[in-house]
Amino acid sequence: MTFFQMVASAEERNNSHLCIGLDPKLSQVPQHIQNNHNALFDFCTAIVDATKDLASCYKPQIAYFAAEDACDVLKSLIGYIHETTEIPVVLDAKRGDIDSTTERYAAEAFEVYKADAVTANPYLGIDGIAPFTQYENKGVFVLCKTSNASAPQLQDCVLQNGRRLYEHVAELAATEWNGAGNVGLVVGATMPEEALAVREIVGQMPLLIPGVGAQGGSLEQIIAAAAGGGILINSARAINYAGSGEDFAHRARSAAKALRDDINEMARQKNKQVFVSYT
Ligand SMILES: O=C(O)c1cc(=O)[nH]c(=O)n1[C@@H]1O[C@H](COP(=O)(O)O)[C@@H](O)[C@H]1O
Repeated sequence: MTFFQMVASAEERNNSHLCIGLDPKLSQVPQHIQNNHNALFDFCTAIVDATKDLASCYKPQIAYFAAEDACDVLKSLIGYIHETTEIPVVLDAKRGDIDSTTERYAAEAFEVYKADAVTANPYLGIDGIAPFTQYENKGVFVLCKTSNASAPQLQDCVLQNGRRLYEHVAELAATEWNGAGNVGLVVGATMPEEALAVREIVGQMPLLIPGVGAQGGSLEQIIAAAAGGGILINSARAINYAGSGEDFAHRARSAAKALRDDINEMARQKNKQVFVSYT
């Protein structure tokens, strides 16, 4: 099964376009598990156990594990998700380099961590993308219009062809870079106008959309803009830290369920395609 087939099947099974971010910070996990031998693993797997009927994918961000010297935990966590669910894992690593080094990054993501998809940085051009897309069953989400306040500094620059840089990235990702049909784009929920522009360029291509919840992006606005093709709405902190007591996993579940249901209700109102399609 390809990554996008796995997502489509999880979307259908769980009636969900929700991507649950797993961004654990030891100092923020509930007190009662902070001293556990494997606290980050226990925290993340409890959230996975509590939400596996609600998610269409999980997205651990590698920095949260690397910063705690816990890359082995990330590897075990991805293994656990594969063993206990049929939900695909997007490794948020935002890698990209010259081709020979990107080839190593691709091996890291897909062979060491065994992720089903990655996020990738387009700044180096196709050399930073092709080593990922060559794994045809894996997915590659190319950063296009990010959710952060300073995103326009580079991404809105107007090019000689009259397009903004992020529009040019969208165009390349939908054409030259997508020979295997395994590319999607990252578009921030805080950027609905730009999401609309991207959707017009890329047709039904899947969009990974972080920025609701802790970053305050409007769910209604981003769904209005991004519907018309696959959408995977990501939330991490608002789900991970919905509770801080013994019932944290139950609270995470409630937050995930509320967001999943809101996404579905807003998508229903827009009456446009929101499922990830695949060839
Ligand atoms: O590639 C990403 O996932 C990403 C792109 C982007 O534009 N903005 C963004 O917030 N992210 C990631 O999405 C997650 C958002 O987390 P919360 O703001 O806690 O929901 C973090 O792991 C970010 O690193």
